[in-house]
Amino acid sequence: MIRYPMASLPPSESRAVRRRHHSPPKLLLAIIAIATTIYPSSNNSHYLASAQNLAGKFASRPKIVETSSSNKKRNQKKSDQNGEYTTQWGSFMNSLEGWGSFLFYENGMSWLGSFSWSVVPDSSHDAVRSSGKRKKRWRKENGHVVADSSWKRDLFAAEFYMIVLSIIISAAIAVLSWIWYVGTNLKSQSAKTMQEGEEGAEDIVCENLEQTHSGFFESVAVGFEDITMTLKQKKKKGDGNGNNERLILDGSIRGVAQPGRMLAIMGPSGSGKSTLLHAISGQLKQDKKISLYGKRYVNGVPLTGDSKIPSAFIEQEVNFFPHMTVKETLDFRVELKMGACLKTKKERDDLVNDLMNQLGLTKSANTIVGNAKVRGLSGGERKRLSIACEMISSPPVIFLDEPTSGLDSYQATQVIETLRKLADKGKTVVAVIHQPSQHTFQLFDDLLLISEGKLMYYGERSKVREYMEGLGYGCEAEVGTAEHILDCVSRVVGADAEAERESVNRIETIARAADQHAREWVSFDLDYKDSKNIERKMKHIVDLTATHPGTNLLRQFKLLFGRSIQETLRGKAAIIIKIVQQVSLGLIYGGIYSLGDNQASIMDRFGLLSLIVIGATNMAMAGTIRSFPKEKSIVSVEVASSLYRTFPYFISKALSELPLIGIFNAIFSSLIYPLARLQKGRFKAFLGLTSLHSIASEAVGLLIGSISPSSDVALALFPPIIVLNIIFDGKNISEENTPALLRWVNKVGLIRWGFTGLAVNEFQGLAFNTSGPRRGPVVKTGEEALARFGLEGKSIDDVIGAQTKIIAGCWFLSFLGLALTRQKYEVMQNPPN
Ligand SMILES: Nc1ncnc2c1ncn2[C@@H]1O[C@H](COP(=O)(O)OP(=O)(O)OP(=O)(O)O)[C@@H](O)[C@H]1O
Repeated sequence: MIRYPMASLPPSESRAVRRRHHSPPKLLLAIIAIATTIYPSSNNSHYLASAQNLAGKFASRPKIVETSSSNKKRNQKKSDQNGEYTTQWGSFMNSLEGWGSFLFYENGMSWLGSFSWSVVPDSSHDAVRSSGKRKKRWRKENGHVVADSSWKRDLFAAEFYMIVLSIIISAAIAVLSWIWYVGTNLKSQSAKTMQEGEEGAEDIVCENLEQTHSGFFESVAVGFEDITMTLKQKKKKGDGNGNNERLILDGSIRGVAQPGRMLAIMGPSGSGKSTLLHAISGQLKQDKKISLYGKRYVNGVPLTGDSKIPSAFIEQEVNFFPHMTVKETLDFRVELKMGACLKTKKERDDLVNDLMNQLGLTKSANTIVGNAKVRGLSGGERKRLSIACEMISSPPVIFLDEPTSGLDSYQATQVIETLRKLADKGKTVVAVIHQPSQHTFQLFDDLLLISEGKLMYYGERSKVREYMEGLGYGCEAEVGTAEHILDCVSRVVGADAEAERESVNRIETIARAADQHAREWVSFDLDYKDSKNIERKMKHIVDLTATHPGTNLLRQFKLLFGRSIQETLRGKAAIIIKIVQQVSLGLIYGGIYSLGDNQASIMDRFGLLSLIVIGATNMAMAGTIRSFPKEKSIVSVEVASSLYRTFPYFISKALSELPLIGIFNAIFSSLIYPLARLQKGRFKAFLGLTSLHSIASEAVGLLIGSISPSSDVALALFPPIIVLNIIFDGKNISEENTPALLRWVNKVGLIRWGFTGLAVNEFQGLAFNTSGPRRGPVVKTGEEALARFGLEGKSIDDVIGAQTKIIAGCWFLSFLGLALTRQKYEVMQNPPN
C-alpha cells in the first residue's frame, strides 16, 4: 500500500518548492537515467528499474494544486478509505533502494543490492515497481494531486534531505563493500602468487602444510626479547603523576623455547603469564587500550609484527559441540582441515586413530564430549581432545594457556605427560602452569619465571632452586621447588607491613639479578644472511595455511550441515521439551476455545490467532537467543582457525533448523485446528503460515544472537524486541499515530505479519449469524470482520512476501554480524629505542 502525504501549498510556493526540489539532483539523476539505460545487462533489470525510477520520480512529479477545504476533506476521506495516502518513509526507502541497488550493482555487489530489495518495506517496492501506476492514481483526481493541508512545504525539503542522506549512506556502504571485496581478492591473489604451477586452492594449502613439516619448520625454536605491554587506564586509576598507563610486561622478559623441550611459564596470579604467552604466539586480542612491543624470532630469524608462528594455541577453556563423540569431533575436523590432502577415508581414519593414540583418547573414542549440562568426557580428556584437535596439522610449536587448570592432580599429570611425549617427538611446547605438583613440574625442561610483569628467572628448570639459593633465598629440602620459587617471587599483601616491604625488596633484588643475567642466558645470533627472504616466505606459508580452510565450500557445507542436524537430533531432551510445549499449548488453546459462527466468535477468533502468533514468536525467538550465543563462541573459534568459512556455516545452520520447525508446527496445528474448530479447508495454509512465522522468529533470534557480544546481552535485548513487536502488531496503535521514526517497525513487525496471515486465512470466506453478544455493529462476513481490523485488501501473498523479506534480511544481517565480528589480534611493534 502506498502512502504518500502531499503538501498543500499556494501555487507560488509550490512552484518555488518544486524548483528547489527539482534543481539540485536533476543533472545527477539525468546521468543515472542515461547510465542505467545503456548499462548492458538484462539480468539486473531490477537495479536499472530502481535507479530509473528514482530518476523518473523527479522528472515526472505531477502538478500540485491547492483544493478547497471541503474538497480536501472529501478527498482525504476517500483517500483514507482507499488506503491510498503514502508516507515520507516509503518515499525515503524508495530512494534508498534505488540508489543502494544501483551503487551495489555498480560495485559488483549485486547480492547486497538484492538484500536492499528484500528488506525494504512493501510500499517502497510498490513505488519502485511502477511510478507510472502512481501517476495514474494522481490523474484519477481530475489530473491533479489532491493536497492535504496538514502537510507543510518543508516535507519536500525533508524528502530531499532524506534522499541526500540515502545517497551518502549507500555510497558509504558501497565504498566499504568495495574495499572489503578488493581487499579480500588482493589477499587471496597475493597468497596464490607465491605458488608456481598451482592447480587449485586446496592443493596450495596441502603444499603449504607439507612445508610446515619439513626443512626450516621441522624443528622450531621460538625466541623473544624486550616484550613490553602497557595498558591505558582511566585517568582516575593512574599513578597520580599524570601517568595513566599501567605496565603489564616491563620489557625485561626474554627467552627461547627450544624444539624437543618443554618451557613452563610460571609466576604468581596476575603477574602477566597469560598475557606473555598470547603476546609471543601472536594471539593477544586486539584492544585499543593495549600497546605491545618486542621482538620475536623463529629459528633466529626475526619476525615482523604480524607474522605468525607455525603453531597450535590451546586456550584455557575450549568449547565443543556436546553431543558429538571424540571420534566424530576428530573426524569432522580432520576432514575439514586435511580433506584435500588426505584424499581417502582410510588416510583420514589413520590420522584420527593416531591422534587418539598419542593423546590417550582411544578408550573414549565413542564417548560424547559433553558439557556442564550433558555428561561426557572428564576435564582432562576434554583438554587432551582440544590438544588433539590442534595437532591435526601437526604444527611444530604448541602454546598452551594453563592446560591443567580445573583438573585434579592425576588428570593434570596425564595432560602434561601427553605433552612430554609430543616434546620428545621434537615439538616445541610452551605452557603457562599454575602451581604444578612436584612430579608435573619435573616433566618440564626449562622455566620462565615472572612476577609483576618482570623477568625473575629464565633457564633450565633443574637449576632454579640452586639459583635462588645463590641469591640468598634458599629453603628447606622438604619444600617443593615449584612452591618455593613461587613464594620467593610473590608479594605479601595484607596486614603485616614489614612482611610486605620485605617481599617487595626481595622481588626487586631477584628482578635486578635476572636483568643482569638475561643477556648471558639468551642471545640471538642474527647471522642469517637471507633472513628477510626467509621471513617473507615463512609469512606467506603460515598465513596461507592459517587463513585457508583445507576443503572447498561445498564440502564445508556438507560437513557443517551434517553436524548441525546430528547435534539437533541428539539433543533429545530439548526435542522432548519442545514437543511437550507444543502439545500442551495445543491442548490448552483447543480446550478453551471452541469457535462457532455467532458475533462473539469474531473477537474470540482474533484473540486466539493473536495468542497463537505471540506464543510462537516467543518460543522460536527465545529458544534461538538462548542457544545461539553458545554455539557462536565455538563457531567463531573454528572460523578464526580457518577450519571453515562463515558462509557455509551460516547456510547450513539456517537450513538445518527447518525440518524440526515443520514437525513442531505440525504437532501444534493438528491439535489446535480441530479442537478450536478453525475454518475447515484452511489447515494446510494455517500450517504453512505458522511454520513460516516460526522461521521468521528464529531468524530474528539468530540476528540478535549473532550481533550480541554475549548471551546476557542477547537475552537483555529479547524483552524490548518482543514488546515492540506486540505494540506494533496492527491492533494496538494505528499506523497514522505511530511516531514517524518508528513507522518502519510496522513493516517488519513479526507479530503483525504473522497475525495478518492467520487472520486472512481464517476469516476469508466465513459467514456469521447475527446472534450472540457483540460490541459494535453486526458483522456478517469474514471480509467485514477483517475490515474492522484494517486488514481489508491484505492477502496471504502479502504476508508470505513480507515474512520472506524479514527472513532474508535477518539471515543476511546475521551472516554479516558473524563475518564482521571476526577476532583480530594485536600486532607486536618494534620496541622504541
Ligand atoms: N586486555 C586487558 N584489559 C585489562 N586488563 C588486562 C588486559 N590484559 C591483561 N590485563 C591485566 O594484566 C594483568 C596480568 O594478566 P594475566 O592474565 O596475564 O595474568 P596471569 O599471570 O595469567 O594471571 P592468572 O594466573 O591469575 O591467570 C592482570 O592484572 C590483568 O587484569
